[in-house]
Amino acid sequence: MHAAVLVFPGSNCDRDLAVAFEKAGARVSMVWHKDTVLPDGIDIVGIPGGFSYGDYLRCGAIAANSPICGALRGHVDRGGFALGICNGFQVLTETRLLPGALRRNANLKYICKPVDLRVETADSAFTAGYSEGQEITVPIAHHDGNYFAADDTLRALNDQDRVAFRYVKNPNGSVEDIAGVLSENRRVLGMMPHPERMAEPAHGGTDGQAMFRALIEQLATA
Ligand SMILES: NC(=O)CC[C@H](N)C(=O)O
Repeated sequence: MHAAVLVFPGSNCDRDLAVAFEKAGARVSMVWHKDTVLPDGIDIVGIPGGFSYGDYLRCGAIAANSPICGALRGHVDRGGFALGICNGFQVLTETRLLPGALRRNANLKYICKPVDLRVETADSAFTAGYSEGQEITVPIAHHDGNYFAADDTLRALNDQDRVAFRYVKNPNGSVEDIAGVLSENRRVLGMMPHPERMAEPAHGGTDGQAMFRALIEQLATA
């Protein structure tokens, strides 16, 4: 399995994401934001957390218009997999590859702490290593994690079983406690919490590891 991890000026979780993929058994290529193509044979694109372009304008808005995001869009349009974490989720909403938007946290503060998530669906390559209803602990670190979507979008997300994770105790004001959502074809996941920061014992927990292991397993057969 070959993963690409995009790197923007201001990304700070790119190495963590690459290591999480590698430790699960993937080969990883780091891809700079100015590149216009992805390496051949990429199975999944990881869009990491951080502060792309300094979080100017709106988080993820400038990154969404960078050269590499044209290639990301082509990859997703061809049915390719993508995983956006935190700033990566913001990029995925700004590119409209996922619905909704991430607004300033309800308390207007940057929040950095472990949170409990409920796995809402095991029906995706990302969540197949969990069971529905399972609670996992994964850290958040954001100031713009307050997920919002219009009523018709929320209805579609719920009806199509596309809410991947909900917060057990909502930290940021996200509508319906939503922490992560899937695309219609279930091949794109965006989530504010950081599974790559809870992926080995030295992190203080390993609840994120199952996501990377499941991806390697599922994509080998996709
Ligand atoms: N850790 C991150 O990716 C931060 C995301 C974004 N810069 C925010 O603070 O909301």
